[in-house]
Amino acid sequence: MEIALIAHDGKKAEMVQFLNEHRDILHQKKINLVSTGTTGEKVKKAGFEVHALLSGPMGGDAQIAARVAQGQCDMVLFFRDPLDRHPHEPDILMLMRLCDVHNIPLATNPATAELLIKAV
Ligand SMILES: O=C(CO)COP(=O)(O)O
Repeated sequence: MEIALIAHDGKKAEMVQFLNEHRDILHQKKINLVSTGTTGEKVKKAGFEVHALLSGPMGGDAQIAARVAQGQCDMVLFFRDPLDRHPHEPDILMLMRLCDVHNIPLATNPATAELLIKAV
């Protein structure tokens, strides 16, 4: 199973905390992690194996959207920062749209991610 991880800058610490709290599930269920670039760097530093793609504003969200469209990605954990502006907003909307098109579970905050990860 592949889970995509994306966190805006103001939410990266929460992403690392979330992963640390669910390290056992991720390990036991043999989950493959992919991420956008900078999120991936933080996740790697926390000791997780992750396939980091491009940074979000450089096309990372679009790469994850493509994985969703191609059936490679089974779940998206996208900790968005609703209080910040993002130059690549069209890519963000595309990713969320494609999750809905392909019926892929998408969590946009830690509380929802908690519910999803417990269902894995
Ligand atoms: O911008 C992002 C999501 O829209 C996240 O990208 P980074 O992980 O490269 O910061």
